[in-house]
Amino acid sequence: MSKREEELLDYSDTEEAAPAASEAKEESSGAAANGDTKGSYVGVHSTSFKDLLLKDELLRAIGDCGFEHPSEVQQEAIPQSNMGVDVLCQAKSGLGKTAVFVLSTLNQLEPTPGEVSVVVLCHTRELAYQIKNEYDRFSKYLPDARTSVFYGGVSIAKDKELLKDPERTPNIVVGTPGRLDALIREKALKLDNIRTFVVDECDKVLEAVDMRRDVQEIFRATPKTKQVMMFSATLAPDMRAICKKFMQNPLEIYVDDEAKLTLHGLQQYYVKLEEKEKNRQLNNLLDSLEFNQVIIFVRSTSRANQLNQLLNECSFPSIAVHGAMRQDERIEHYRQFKEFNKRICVSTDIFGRGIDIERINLAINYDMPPEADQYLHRVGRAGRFGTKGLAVSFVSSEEDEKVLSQIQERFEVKISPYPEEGVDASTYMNS
Ligand SMILES: Nc1ncnc2c1ncn2[C@@H]1O[C@H](COP(=O)(O)OP(=O)(O)OP(=O)(O)O)[C@@H](O)[C@H]1O
Repeated sequence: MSKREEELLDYSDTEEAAPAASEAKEESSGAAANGDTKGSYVGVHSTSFKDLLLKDELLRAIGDCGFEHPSEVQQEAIPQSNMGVDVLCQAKSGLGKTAVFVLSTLNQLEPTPGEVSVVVLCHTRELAYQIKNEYDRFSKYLPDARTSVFYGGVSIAKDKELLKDPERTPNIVVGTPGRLDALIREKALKLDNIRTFVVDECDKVLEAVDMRRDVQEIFRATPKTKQVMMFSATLAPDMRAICKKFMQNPLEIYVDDEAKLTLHGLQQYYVKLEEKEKNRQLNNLLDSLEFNQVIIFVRSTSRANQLNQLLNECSFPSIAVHGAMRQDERIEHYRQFKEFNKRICVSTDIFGRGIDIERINLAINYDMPPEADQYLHRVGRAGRFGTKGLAVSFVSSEEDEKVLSQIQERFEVKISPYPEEGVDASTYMNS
């Protein structure tokens, strides 16, 4: 067994110290090292996608998507990723990390029928589904590049059938770790031709012991020589060290250090209240605020069901998404929300990360999350790609207050009490 493989077996060993943000920046790409980082998309218009040396077919698809300029993380990470090096990348929510790995893997892909060359792992089924759709969008003019998605909660027999059919075998596989590991164990999925191994929301994927174990198993089923890329908006130093155990001399790209991860276009407030006042307060907010789409986070599946029912009874047509629902229903609700057929969604943390719904401009923490990182991801569902948004969090316990102060300290952000006079819609609605 190689040293690298052994290291992956035991995470209780002392983690190597991760570089301080300043050092990491120096190790990073030229733009970052030269201090050319502005910490947001706004104003970074110097480069065009043509400068990123992408295949013509990709440039055409990018044009069809309406992307005019690459964001800062795309400018920094796409050229490096195209060279096949390992990449560990942290950049704010909603600034286009997905396109970094989708474009660079498609750019490097030389599709061989029947061979899987790229595997992408993420933590939720809906995110896997979303990433698969991104591959479809960008590979529109690459007819030989085929992507499939695999996740739990649906028939594994159908997955196996697809993988057996030479006409349908994918070149790119996107999935959640549990299902991919099961397909490998049952010898339905072969990863011996993998050239790039991607983990999106890597801190979340590698945080839970079970999921990390599945990732390790999948990693072991891939060849030793390959490119490894990992992405997240939050990468605490201990997590960086864990991620790096899967990599060789990775290029580390930290577009912003932790203190600057909050989104500039996002206004953030809290309301202190008693638990029993939450429903009335939510009703008032939904009545008084203008919004395109709103996501309301709660802490459990039962609370999601109850609140969803209550909202519908109060003539706020909402949908719920949580882990106790059937998988086909979860995906259907994701689609309804993404396609703007529904404007209000009550969710557990399933939609707390990665999910990209363009028109969400209001995020409400009906239940405060237990950790600062989770807060950052949740509120990042509003104000995507440099747009404006509003986040309101209900604070009803001492625990909630602690989390509120951790968020403010860690991310150097001021979260103010929700103003009595409300918030002027023009300050958070995109024109
Ligand atoms: N260069 C671009 N120009 C315009 N829109 C873009 C560009 N790049 C990405 N987008 C859009 O921005 C949105 C956010 O991108 P994406 O979901 O990749 O963000 P992210 O960095 O992965 O965020 P998170 O950390 O929340 O998962 C998407 O709707 C995407 O289509």
